[in-house]
Amino acid sequence: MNEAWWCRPCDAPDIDVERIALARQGMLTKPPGSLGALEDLAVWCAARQGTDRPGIERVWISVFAADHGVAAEGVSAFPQAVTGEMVRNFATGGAAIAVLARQLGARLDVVNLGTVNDPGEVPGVHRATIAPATANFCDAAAMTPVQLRTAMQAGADRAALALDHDADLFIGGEMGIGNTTSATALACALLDESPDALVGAGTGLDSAGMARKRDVVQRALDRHADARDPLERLRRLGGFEIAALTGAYIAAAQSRMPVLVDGFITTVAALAAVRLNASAREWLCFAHRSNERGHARVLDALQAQPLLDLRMRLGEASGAAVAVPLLRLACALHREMATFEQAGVTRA
Ligand SMILES: O=C(O)c1ccc[n+]([C@@H]2O[C@H](COP(=O)([O-])O)[C@@H](O)[C@H]2O)c1
Ligand SMILES: Cc1cc2nc[nH]c2cc1C
Repeated sequence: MNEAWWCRPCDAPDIDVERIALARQGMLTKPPGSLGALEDLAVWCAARQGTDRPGIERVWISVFAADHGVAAEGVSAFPQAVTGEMVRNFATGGAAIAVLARQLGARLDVVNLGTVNDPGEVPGVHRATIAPATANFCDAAAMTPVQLRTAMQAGADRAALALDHDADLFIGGEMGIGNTTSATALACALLDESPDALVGAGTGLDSAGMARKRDVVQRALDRHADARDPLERLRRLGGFEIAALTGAYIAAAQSRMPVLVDGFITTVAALAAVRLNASAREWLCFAHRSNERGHARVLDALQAQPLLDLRMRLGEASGAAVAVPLLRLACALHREMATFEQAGVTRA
């Protein structure tokens, strides 16, 4: 399995540029460290872009949509038909991520990997149907080995397209009713955590729904306890969109494209990516801490300090989109602020 494309190591960021960017931060007209996380962000971008004049102009957002067999267990506050309906809403411009992408001047790429309520050919939607939905992982593996590979490759293909468009930043988003159950089960398996610790409300379950969801995740973990490696766990417990994100993150990192990770489901996909290829971690920046209960634990496992906590829990790349202006501002400050010497300001 070691020759699989996703195992190919990613380059390290440029440590010489990182050193130069760090030194520049110390020369700009401000007390050292006073711009806090914005300083780290600028240095992070510089080291990945290989230049001390970093900038995030072209932003690429791929939203991957897919349905989940486990939705049949009654684990979402919303009906499964919403996944396909939202695919259309992404393309026609009414979804939150469509508004945010317009505001940012970002490219929004919508990928339908398989929805039970199939909107068919919709202008602006890339159709990459694998199946109408995954299998219910309480009874079977969510994906066949071929479906898993196809989904990971679909994600990698979108990262390649982003690179072809000279994207400075890759953002992945997801849409899939039931996918917090899938992401939670996968996170429990990868982190050896109990459902009690990670199960959250998703789209807004009440306490009875949460109890049912905990039971579903426990049954899935028991059913797939023999799956030990991350790829097999992703196949058994993941979803088409989660696997696509995993593939997209690794492929973006392999092509030296910085990645901004969104919320709970995308962070679990990032965890799977890092378990498959640890060198991808250096290319991932985490946008926000979602209100979904398990997110903080998964971020901790990745030693990730997210930029924002706005109590968002929407998904569809919205949290990452909201953080883009911070990256842009951090880079502009780094490029354009005067040094003490240039401005004739006395140092400490
Ligand atoms: O990104 C998050 O942190 C997040 C947290 C909770 C829910 N969501 C979104 O809600 C959907 C999944 O919720 P659920 O309850 O159907 O499992 C899916 O379309 C996600 O994009 C997203
Ligand atoms: C309406 C709706 C929009 C979403 N966007 C991402 N997940 C979602 C879930 C629902 C239910």
